[in-house]
Amino acid sequence: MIKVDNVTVGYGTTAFVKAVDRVNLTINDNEILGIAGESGSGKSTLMRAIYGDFSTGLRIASGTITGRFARNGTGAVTEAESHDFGQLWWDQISYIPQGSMSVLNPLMKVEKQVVDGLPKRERQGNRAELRRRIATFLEGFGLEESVLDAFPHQLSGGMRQRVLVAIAAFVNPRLILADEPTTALDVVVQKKILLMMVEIQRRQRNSLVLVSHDLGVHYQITDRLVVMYQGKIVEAGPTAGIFANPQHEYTQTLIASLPRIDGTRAEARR
Ligand SMILES: Nc1ncnc2c1ncn2[C@@H]1O[C@H](COP(=O)(O)OP(=O)(O)OP(=O)(O)O)[C@@H](O)[C@H]1O
Repeated sequence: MIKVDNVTVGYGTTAFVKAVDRVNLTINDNEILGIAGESGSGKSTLMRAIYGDFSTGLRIASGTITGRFARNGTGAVTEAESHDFGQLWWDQISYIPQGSMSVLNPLMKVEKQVVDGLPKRERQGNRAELRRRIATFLEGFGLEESVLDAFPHQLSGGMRQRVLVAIAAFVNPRLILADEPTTALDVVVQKKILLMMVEIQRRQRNSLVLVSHDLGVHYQITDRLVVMYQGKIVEAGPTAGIFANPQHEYTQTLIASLPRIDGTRAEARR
């Protein structure tokens, strides 16, 4: 559904700094795709390019990113190129950025932030009914309705992150991009968030792309994995296959450096 075709991405116009180098990638419908790699390898840049967010000075120097989004149940299909993806944000494509505290407005209650982020058609109806629907959705993931009345600082980091995940999924987008959604959270909270994302993906049968430098996270929930190194994809394939038999030296080092592989993959994944 998303095709990244020989794409080079970087920053700046006069002095172009290359961050992603001739990458080819397909994101299939109904899968969890992981993007791994060390800091600075280009993971976030690739995600922003796929999201179509050019606000940071990001520029696609060559290649194309195209998407085909089929709305569940209706049969409606939207085809677009990444420069036009902005029109599809929240509706078809949603993005969970790094750092929940910096994303949520500290001066605004959660409910208003959720509502403001929704597509216009969702905001047009009865407000109380919309709140009820949002509350029901949150409750489906163990979050109480009262979080809607809280300011972000009144929630724990894990709660805020779960709220962000729920907001991203509320309108049933076809593609959810999550950039380091569990970094800086303890392992128990991390696990809850990963399970929540798997649950959402199972229910909505959409595509989830998860960026993490933590291979343990990929092992637990991704179907397929790409490993980036210095702006290039150096390894790609089914996650279980890569862990069983990593081909690239960098991937071998990463896997060997894991303290131990958490044995919860089967439980977390289908
Ligand atoms: N807004 C920006 N302007 C200029 N250069 C940038 C910008 N954002 C990232 N870069 C550069 O692009 C390269 C790739 O960075 P990117 O953030 O995509 O890597 P990453 O793998 O996501 O790293 P991390 O895990 O640390 O977020 C780095 O050399 C970085 O310095």
